Order: sequence, then C-alpha cells, then structure tokens
Amino acid sequence: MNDIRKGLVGVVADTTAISKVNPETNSLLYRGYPVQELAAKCSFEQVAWLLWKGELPTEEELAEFQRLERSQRSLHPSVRRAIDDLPLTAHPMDVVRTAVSVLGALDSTLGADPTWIDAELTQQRAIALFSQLPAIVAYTQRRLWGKEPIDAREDLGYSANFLNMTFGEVPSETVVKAFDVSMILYAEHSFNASTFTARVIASTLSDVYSSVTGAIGALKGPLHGGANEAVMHTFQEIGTADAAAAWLDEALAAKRKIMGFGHRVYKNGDSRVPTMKASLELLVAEYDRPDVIELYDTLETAMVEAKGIKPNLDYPSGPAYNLMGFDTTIFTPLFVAARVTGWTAHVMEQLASNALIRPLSAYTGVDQREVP
Ligand SMILES: CC(=O)SCCNC(=O)CCNC(=O)[C@H](O)C(C)(C)COP(=O)(O)OP(=O)(O)OC[C@H]1O[C@@H](n2cnc3c(N)ncnc32)[C@H](O)[C@@H]1OP(=O)(O)O
Ligand SMILES: O=C([O-])CC(=O)C(=O)O
Repeated sequence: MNDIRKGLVGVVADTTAISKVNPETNSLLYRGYPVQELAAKCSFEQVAWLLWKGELPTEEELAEFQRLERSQRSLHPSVRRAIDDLPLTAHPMDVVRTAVSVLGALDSTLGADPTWIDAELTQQRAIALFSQLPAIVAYTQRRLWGKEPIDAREDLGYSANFLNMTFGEVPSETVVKAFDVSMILYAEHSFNASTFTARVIASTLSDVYSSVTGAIGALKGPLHGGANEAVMHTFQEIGTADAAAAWLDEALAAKRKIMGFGHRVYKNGDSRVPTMKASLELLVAEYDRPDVIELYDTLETAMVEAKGIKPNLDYPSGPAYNLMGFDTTIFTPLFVAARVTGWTAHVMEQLASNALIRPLSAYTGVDQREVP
C-alpha cells in the first residue's frame, strides 16, 4: 500500500518523444522546438505536422498536407444530421464528442480489427479529424445562435477558415494570429489526463476515433480543459477588477478551487502563459477592452499573494476566446480542435511500441465471505 501514488502524482508511466514539459526551466518543447518560437514563426498546420512526423514539413510536404486538409473541411452530412438530432441544451463538448464518434462509425476503412491500428490509416484518420473538427465546432456554435452552417473555404489557412466558418467573416490578422497561437499552445502537453486516456484506449488496440472520443470526455472536466470555460464564469461572477480581491478572499474561505490557476506539473507558472497573455493583450487593444486585462492582472496578483499559485494556459485563453466572440461553452471544444493533434500523435506513438496499460489496485473492501 505504501507505494500507491494517488492520481499517479510523480509517476513516469512511459517514454515519449513528442513533447518535453520541464517545470525546472519552465519550458515546453515540441519535438525539441520551444513552443513560443513555434508560435511566433509557424502556422498551426506546420505544428500539427511536426507533432505527427517529428520534423517541420518541407514546402512540398506542407503544400500536399494543406491540399489534403482543405479537401476534407466540409461538414459531413451524416454528422450534421446527428448534431441536429441533439437537443440545444446539450453541452457543446457532448456534441463534439458525439460528432467524433459518428465520424468513426462512418469511416469505411475501419473494417476488421487489423485496419484499426494500421499506422498509415491512423495517420490519414488523424488528418481527417484535424480537418473536420473546425466544421463541427463552428456548426455547434452557429446552431446555438440559430444559424445555418457556413461552407468551408479552401483558399484560407486553418485558423482563418475556422473563424470564417464560425462568424461568417475573416477577422483582422491580429485576431487570426491570436487564434492560431492558441491552437499551437493547446496542441500538446505530454501525459496530461486526456492524452493519457487516448493512450490507454489505443493500448487495447482500439481505433483512433475511440481514443479521441474518450479523450474528449476526459478533457471536458474543469480540472483539465473545462477550466477555460470556468475561467470565464469566474470573470463574469467577479464583474470588475475592484471586486476581485474581495471575491477571491470569499472563494478561498469557502475552499473553492480558482479555475485557471495551478498545475500538476508546473509549480512555478505555466510555460505557455506569457505567449498567450501577449496575444490576449493584442486582442484587448484590438477590441478596446482594457477592463479585461485589468481584471486579469488584479485576480492574478491577488491569487499569487494569497496562495502563491500561478495561472495556467486556460487563464489567458478563456478571456481571449470571449473577446473573439465565441460563446463560453465553445471554449473547450476549441481546445479539442487543437489537442486532436497531440492526442493522435500519442496514439501513433503508443501503437508503434505498444504495451497494454493496465495498472494494479490495492483492495480495501471487505474480506472474502460467504453469500448467505
Ligand atoms: C490546460 C489544463 O488542463 S491546465 C489545468 C486546468 N485546471 C484548472 O485550472 C483547475 C484549477 N486547478 C486545480 O484544480 C489544480 O491546480 C490542478 C487540478 C490543475 C492540479 O492539481 P494537483 O496537482 O492535484 O494539485 P493539488 O490539487 O494537490 O493542489 C495542491 C494545493 O494547492 C491548492 N490548489 C491548487 N490549485 C488551486 C486552485 N486553482 N485554487 C485553489 N487552490 C488550489 C490545493 O487546494 C492544494 O492545497 P492543500 O495542499 O492545502 O490541500
Ligand atoms: O498537462 C496537464 O496536466 C494539463 C495541461 O496543461 C494540458 O493538458 O495542456
């Protein structure tokens, strides 16, 4: 019983070559590249390729990948029908989880079990999921607004098309870049709970759609991806910066967890926050909303003073997505669209060197007894 690590805290479960999270140096590397450099110099499409393949794409590889990605962007009619059958009260994470599951059932290449784990087919399915998720998330948002879907445009990059499919227009370059940066920062983070879920499912030799469907379920919770939505509720509950300190005192006295703060691995701040905060500041200037950054800074300072706990990536990305115009319940589905790259890269890595993931438990129930 002594060596049980509840929540697997500090347990190294396997090796990975996809990303390195280093809390000592407060850094995050994707395939060896610092994530903030990738955010400054690369598109999300290039980063997706890097995560899957281990190297940045050459010009030819990128052109071929973009051609393939753009050709699969349209919302599948059967997926639309499945979404339309769901009540408008369904949480968008449940809608997106269902849509991904439907995509799996529609994929005729799944066939019999050896094809479930075929490396080349799994890579193609990863690209299909990457291409389809913007249409699924954008339609989920538009449906909540009582609007029809907008056709995908093949002449636009990933983020510009995603925003156009949601809002019916391509916003300024600043907004498109801020969105692209958020996708890059959200793309991958080693053995977080949803990625580990994806790997557990892959380890049974199930298919990649099942892994991603399960991972979406794990991401939904507020201790993980659901925190970006929860941060916005906090901001709305507080209202203005002058109310932040008193709100925090009360929340901490009530033993509430402050969403968007703290992290299992980083104990001295999340490596991605400065990059996302810089994007948030650009959005604040673009939309002329200094009140947002005022509240952001005041709550952060009060939390650091009270508990010494710093923000994680969900803290700046929540208000950033709010300024862009997304409904709060769409924030975590945006995280899904980004993280599908990391999840699928991990599924492929797991399959390339598989061992069934099946830990032990220490039994604490009643001793063996006879049925009366
Ligand atoms: C992209 C992502 O998924 S990042 C994570 C997003 N999640 C959140 O923002 C939710 C809020 N944060 C949390 O709940 C936690 O910090 C987690 C789940 C992220 C990490 O949790 P753990 O590594 O298990 O840390 P743990 O929960 O043990 O916290 C250690 C101590 O700090 C406190 N603490 C940690 N985070 C917070 C928080 N956000 N608010 C208040 N107290 C906190 C805990 O209450 C605990 O205090 P205690 O020792 O007095 O009991
Ligand atoms: O690593 C974690 O535990 C959570 C996280 O920040 C992420 O998944 O991006």
